[in-house]
Amino acid sequence: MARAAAPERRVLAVYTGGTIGMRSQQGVLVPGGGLATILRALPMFHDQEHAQVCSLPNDTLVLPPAGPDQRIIYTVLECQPLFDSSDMTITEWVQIAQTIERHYDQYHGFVVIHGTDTMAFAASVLSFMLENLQKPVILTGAQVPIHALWNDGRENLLGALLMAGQYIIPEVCLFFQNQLFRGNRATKVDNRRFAAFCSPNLPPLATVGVDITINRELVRKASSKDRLVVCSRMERDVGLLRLFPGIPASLVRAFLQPPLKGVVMETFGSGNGPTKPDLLQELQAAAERGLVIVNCTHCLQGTVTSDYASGTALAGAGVISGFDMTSEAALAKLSYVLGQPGLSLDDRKKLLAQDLRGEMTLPAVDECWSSLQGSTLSRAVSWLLRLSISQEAEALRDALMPSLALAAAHSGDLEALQALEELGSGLSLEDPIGQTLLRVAAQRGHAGVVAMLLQRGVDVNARDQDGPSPLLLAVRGRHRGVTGLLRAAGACLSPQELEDAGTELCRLASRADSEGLRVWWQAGADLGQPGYDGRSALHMVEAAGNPEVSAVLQSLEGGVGAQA
Ligand SMILES: NC(=O)C[C@H](N)C(=O)O
Repeated sequence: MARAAAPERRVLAVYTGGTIGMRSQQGVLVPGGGLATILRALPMFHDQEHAQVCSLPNDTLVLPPAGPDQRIIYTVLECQPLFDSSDMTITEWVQIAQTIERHYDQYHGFVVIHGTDTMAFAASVLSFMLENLQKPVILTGAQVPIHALWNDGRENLLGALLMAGQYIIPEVCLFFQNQLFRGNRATKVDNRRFAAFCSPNLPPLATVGVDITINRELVRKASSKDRLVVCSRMERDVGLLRLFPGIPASLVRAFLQPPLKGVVMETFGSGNGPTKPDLLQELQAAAERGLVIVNCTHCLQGTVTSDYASGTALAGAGVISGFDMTSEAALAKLSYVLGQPGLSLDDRKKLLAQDLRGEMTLPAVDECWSSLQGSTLSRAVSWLLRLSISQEAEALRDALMPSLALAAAHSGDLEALQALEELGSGLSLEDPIGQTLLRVAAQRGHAGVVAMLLQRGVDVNARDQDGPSPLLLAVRGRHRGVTGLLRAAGACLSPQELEDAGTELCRLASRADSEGLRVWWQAGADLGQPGYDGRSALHMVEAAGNPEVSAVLQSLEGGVGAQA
């Protein structure tokens, strides 16, 4: 994103409304028109003399010189009607994207002047809608109207115009209080201070002080030279559900009803949620009928992990990790992915797991594997198949195959794994951090891959020194099919895993989670194993007197002989 060299840079500013141009009417702020007229009267926004010398048309403004011999010439396009951004919807954002598309060739950069209340949503949606973007699109606005004596609108708008005019940053960004954020990483955090936005999980792309500092390694490269495409087919039946302690399953059920097709679920801490079985059942039932549920933490900063059983229980119920995405970005991505025509549910889930526009940070391991999915993985494998036989080619093939095989196990791509096997890939390989194909596939619940590996005689109990066994990984994810396959092939929980299970079983029993107990039982856990306080799941169920779970436990205990 070099600084642009041309002496004259043209910027289109699309004015959609927001506080920046608002007027007070009967004591309240309402959107106000005529922004270009206000700017024309402010010398920092318009060099009248230069405009006359160059005979610029009436609707065109020119900034004072931005650098030696550099001028930013801009036009303000005022939308009709103007909005308080609380009223903006996908319809208006599609119109903004189409406006940019119509004027794409005439301008070097674009500024979208928008209300701050939903600016992070707008920036996120635009980042997905504008495909093959090669020019900057920068959203900005203000906390105080630009015509007030003391305001932030002037600095914000001037900064956005300078950024859009001077730099080749091919991204949808948000400029506020001297910071340029990636649009789909920003969120509004304050409604009084001028520093209204932050980007909790990604540093700013640029900061403006005495100098402008561009964080070059963060700025995305234009993904292709193809023409800009506006993806206006965004799914509107998506929603946002914030969990709270004790949320009733009935409320979740009511929320997840059709026509809803996708939901971003804001969870606690590292992506954890209540493990009440009735709630997990509602989520699982919804996921099974095709509703896509993305897990985002309600914390401002941090990512969804699989550190806690209460998080893996959600994953086991079919909830997809949104890692460190903001809820705004996750909702926009869901709307974009579900709006794409002709994709299977599986394809959509794979797209959601990928970083499409710099909106999320994948854990290092997932980043490598998820970028190697679907057609990319197939292409890599068929390229290996076509390599002509030479010593170098063989060495290259041997070096690449383990990563490709792990990527195939991670995404459940049986075909790719079979092709790699034909090429001579070992199926018992282990990467430097102790990952094996079986562990990866078991954790993600890919029964087809697990079955294939077991058929080929992979050691069912192979684990690294302190890592969990494949069986424990399957149990934590509540993958009953995979658990059954592993058990049938002779998998056992280690003595330590069996001992540690006591506390987890007690927790499940205290919540009457018969599904959770069932999968542990299926894995060979002893329901009489004491937890940390000496009590077992059986004691707890007896004490609680829950007849339903007692019946399940009795039926399981009755079948203990048959489980192994
Ligand atoms: N500061 C602002 O722009 C807030 C205004 N309510 C809006 O979002 O349009």
